[in-house]
Order: sequence, then structure tokens, then C-alpha cells
Amino acid sequence: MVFLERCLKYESKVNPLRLYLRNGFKDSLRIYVKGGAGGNGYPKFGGVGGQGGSVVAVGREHITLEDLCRCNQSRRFIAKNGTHSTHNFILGPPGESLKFEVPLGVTIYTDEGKKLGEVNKEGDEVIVANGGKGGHPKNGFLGIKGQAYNVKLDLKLIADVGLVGFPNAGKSTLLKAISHAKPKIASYPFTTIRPNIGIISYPDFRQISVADLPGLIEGAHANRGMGHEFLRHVERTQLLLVMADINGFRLGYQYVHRNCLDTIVLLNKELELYNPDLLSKPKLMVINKMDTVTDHQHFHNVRDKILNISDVLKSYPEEMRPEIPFVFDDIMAISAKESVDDVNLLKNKIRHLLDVHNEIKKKKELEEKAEFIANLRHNLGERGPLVV
Ligand SMILES: Nc1nc2c(ncn2[C@@H]2O[C@H](COP(=O)(O)OP(=O)(O)OP(=O)(O)O)[C@@H](O)[C@H]2O)c(=O)[nH]1
Ligand SMILES: [Mg+2]
Repeated sequence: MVFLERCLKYESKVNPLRLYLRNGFKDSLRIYVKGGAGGNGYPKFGGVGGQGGSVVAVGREHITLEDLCRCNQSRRFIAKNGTHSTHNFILGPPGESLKFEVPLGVTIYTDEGKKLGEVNKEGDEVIVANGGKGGHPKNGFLGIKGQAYNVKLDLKLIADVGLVGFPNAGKSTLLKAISHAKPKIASYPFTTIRPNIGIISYPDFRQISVADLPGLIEGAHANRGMGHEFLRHVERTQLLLVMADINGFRLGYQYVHRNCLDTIVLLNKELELYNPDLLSKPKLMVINKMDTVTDHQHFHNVRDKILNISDVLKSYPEEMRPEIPFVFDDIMAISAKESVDDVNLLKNKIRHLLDVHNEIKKKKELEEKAEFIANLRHNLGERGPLVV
């Protein structure tokens, strides 16, 4: 713990999302946890043993799963046993709990897949293994063992914006253009093999984090390609930025060429198959590589079709057709590589959309609260006034 505190002091001035860039990216970790055993009771005086300590995960902003490995290389987290009851201490003191720090966005599962809890905010605590009860008259004065098992820490990034698209669409190129991130960029598919995070910094010091994910291909839901397993990282983003290449995509010569609209329909289908809730998020459509086409009418055609997607989908085979069609907040045409103006416009659009949706969310929460209070008042009124 002391070492961890030292690590944290050193890291405390660094933006937590930047830590992922520096430390590489680990999004899953298996550890062993063991709650302390309860202390034995003292039959002669009816003494009760101390409760065993628990193992508790605590959410901390400035930490990564790599830090956790570095600070506890054995990956064993064991709490202290409760003290036996004696003639001096009829009630045995409880064992000390072991608290360890985990990054925000971690969900903890047992090997059987049971979810123990989520850590989403600074200071959130999840009891990962309970300590055993102390021995007392009803259990024959024998302390009970604490829970002991392996658990998996699954990290979902908490970025503001998630970049999704087919491979080669230019997602990493965009991330590089809007932030100081240095993702690998190349003209072949699947250049990005793990999520990258970049921070957009605005002149008024506002910062917005963007997660660039490996490209998705059709059939991703059936584990084709590698994008699917990373989709969980967009589950907690507030805005989805869907990116498509105006020229479409072809995985290789043995595969069919998908035009720009096809790739958007296929992305729609893949996101829906992964988790339909993703489709209710605010979404921005960005058509990239506009510098490669001379005729902008092509973009307008694609945009018109996206706006009429329900009709357009009728012409697609059933297996490609999503049930919940994309509805975008806006559709933009850019050249991530060649146009600084386009990139700046996009940066401002991202900020604007996040602000608008946050306002809507806040308003909705206030309305729900007001409705709850109104219902409460109504119910109390029916039962007559409260007498205190
Ligand atoms: N002409 C042009 N080329 C672009 C543009 N944006 C990206 N590219 C090129 O497209 C290729 C793929 O770009 P990436 O940024 O690696 O694409 P990606 O979507 O991150 O690809 P994956 O990581 O494989 O999913 C690279 O050769 C880029 O230079 C653009 O606006 N115009
Ligand atoms: Mg990439």
C-alpha cells in the first residue's frame, strides 16, 4: 500500500486517461482475494472471536491496472484474520480489512461470472471477499474462514467520445489530428489492435477524451476481426463518433467491396448485435477522406440516404438489415489527414453535441425528480397529512 501511495503521489498530476497512453493498455486482470478468518471464541467465558477483515476494491482516478500489478506482483490480496477471544479480550478485535485501489470503470466478476460490483466514481467501494465471522456459542466457538477465490477485474474505459468504424476509415488519423495522441497509422486494415485514448484540449482549458478502437468488420459480433471485444469500451462513452471512408471498404481481393453506405449499414447492424442500447446514444456521423473525391455530390447522395435510412434498408438483404436504424445528430464530411479546418470544425461540433446532450440529460433528471416528489406528495395527501 505504501508503494502504491508513492506511485499515486507521483502520478497525481497526470490526467488519468493519459496514463493509459504511457503505460500501455491492460483492460483485464485476474487476482486472488481472501477474506480473513474469524477468530475463535472462548468457551469458558462465552467469548466471541473477532470478525475476519474483508478485501475491498476502492475506485481511484489516477491509477491503471498496470499500477496494480506493479504494486502487488503476486496479485494476491489477503485480509487479516480476526483475533481469538481470550480472558483479557472477551470480544476478540476484528481483523484489518485490506483495501486496494482500482481504476474507475472496473467491474469485478467471480470465475463463475457472478458480478460483485462496479467502481465508477472516485472512492466507490466494492467488497470483493468477506471476512469470516468470529467463533461464538452458536457455531461451537470456531471462527469461520473468509471467502477466498479468484476474481476478474474488467476495465471499461470511461471516455467522453468513442470512435467506431470499419478498418482503414481514418479513426486513428483523426485521433492524431485532434489530440496529442500518437496512434499507429497505416494503409492496411487492423492497424489499431488495442484502444487508444486522446484528449482534445480547447483554448479555454476544457478537455474531452476520445477513445479510438480497433476497426469493426461485418461479422464482428461472431468474433470476426478484433473490434468486437473492444466495443465494451464505448458502452460508457457519451457520444459515438461513427466514421466511414467515402470510398467504402474492401477487406481483401477475395471479399466483396462495400461502398460507404454499406459500411454504415453494416456498422449499424454490428452495434445492434453487440448491444442495442449503444444505438440510443448521441451519434455523430463523419464521412472521411473527402480529399480523395472530386465530386462532393457523392457525399450528398450518401447523406440523403442516411437521412432516409429506413427506406434505404428495404433494399438490403435481411441479414444485413438492422432493426433499429441509426439516427445521427449530425452528418459531416471531412478530410482528417488533409484539412485542419475540417478537424477544427469537428472538434467544435463534438463539444457542442456533448454540451447539448448533457443539458438534455440534466433537464430530464430534474423533471424525473420533480415527478417523483409530486407523486410522493399526492400519495401522502391521499393518506392525510403527516403528524410529526
Ligand atoms: N487521403 C486520405 N487518406 C486518409 C485520410 N484519413 C486517413 N487516411 C489514410 O487511411 C489509412 C488508414 O488510416 P488509419 O487512421 O490508420 O485508419 P483506422 O480507421 O485507424 O484503421 P484501423 O486501425 O485499421 O481500424 C492511412 O493510410 C491514412 O493515411 C484522409 O482524410 N484522406
Ligand atoms: Mg486505427
